Amino acid sequence: MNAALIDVVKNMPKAELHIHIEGSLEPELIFALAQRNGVALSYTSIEALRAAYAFTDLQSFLDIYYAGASVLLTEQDFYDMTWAYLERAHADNVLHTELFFDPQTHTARGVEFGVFVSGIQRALKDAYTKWSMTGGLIMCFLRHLSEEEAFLTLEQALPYREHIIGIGLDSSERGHPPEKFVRVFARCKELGFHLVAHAGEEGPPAYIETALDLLRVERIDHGVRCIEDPILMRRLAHETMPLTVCPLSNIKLCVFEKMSQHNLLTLLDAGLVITVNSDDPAYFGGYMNDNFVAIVEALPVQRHHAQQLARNSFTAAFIDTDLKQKYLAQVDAFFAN
Ligand SMILES: Nc1ncnc2[nH]cnc12
Ligand SMILES: [Zn+2]
Repeated sequence: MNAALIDVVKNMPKAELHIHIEGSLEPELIFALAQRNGVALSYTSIEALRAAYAFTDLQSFLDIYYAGASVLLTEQDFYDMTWAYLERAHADNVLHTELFFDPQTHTARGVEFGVFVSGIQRALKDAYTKWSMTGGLIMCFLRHLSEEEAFLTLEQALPYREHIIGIGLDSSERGHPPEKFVRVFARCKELGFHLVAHAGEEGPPAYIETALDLLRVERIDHGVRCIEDPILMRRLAHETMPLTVCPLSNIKLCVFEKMSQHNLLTLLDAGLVITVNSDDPAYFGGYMNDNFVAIVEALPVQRHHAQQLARNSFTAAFIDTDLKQKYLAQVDAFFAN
């Protein structure tokens, strides 16, 4: 075990670009909120809930993840969930974070758009005041629902657009290709949102291509199956298209059998803009630094890889040039010592 490198990856400044805020809901908070709101859960204890986190694929996780989110009802619930994540991120030296949220999971239960945007946004504002941590919100459409429902969600979001930096696409990937959402993504682009999409997590490399060509995304979330298509891999490197990779998630959801088989270092060495992220940390066994420690322990990561991963996280962030330069200088100063 490389103790010195583990210290480096823990302490280096970093950004997180792939975190579903509903996936940061820890079992303890699920139970506390269920009690606060009088919501019935189908698990009798925190331990029983945690024991159910034995996933076989993406769908087996999503079923539990959507059930967990059902305890979120009030603005304060969303604040508490987001604040708990931000405290963990701050402890992991995350200086900037871009949070995914799934509005349809909440509006379908009668929770109003303003309730969750306000709770999440208030926590981000407090993190900025307290630690100068910067952040933004990326609204995801659920791809197992229709494009018409995505359009409706976009309409509901427009009064809050100053709080939303980008649009994403998540949920069940197989059978729901990017082409299902071409029109709504085109509209989001016209409206000036940044665009990202989950692709090539469980779905084939062709979904990565259509996310690029038809949705015109600026980052690919996951994207690890690009390795099956060498031409696509070269394209991603050539276009400096960031991939927000989530190592612990990929193991928990059986994308790779074990961490020593993960391809992120191969992709990084091939020149792709790889970043490391936690995805749904409460469900997958760890936050940012847990992900970095896991890859250092299982893969031949070297110090220059760590620096590249830290730099990539800021290069790929949706922030203005001055802030980007400031953060990149902090990374380089950290590695100069
Ligand atoms: N890893 C993941 N893939 C797709 N949709 C998600 N929603 C939350 N986590 C997800
Ligand atoms: Zn994700």
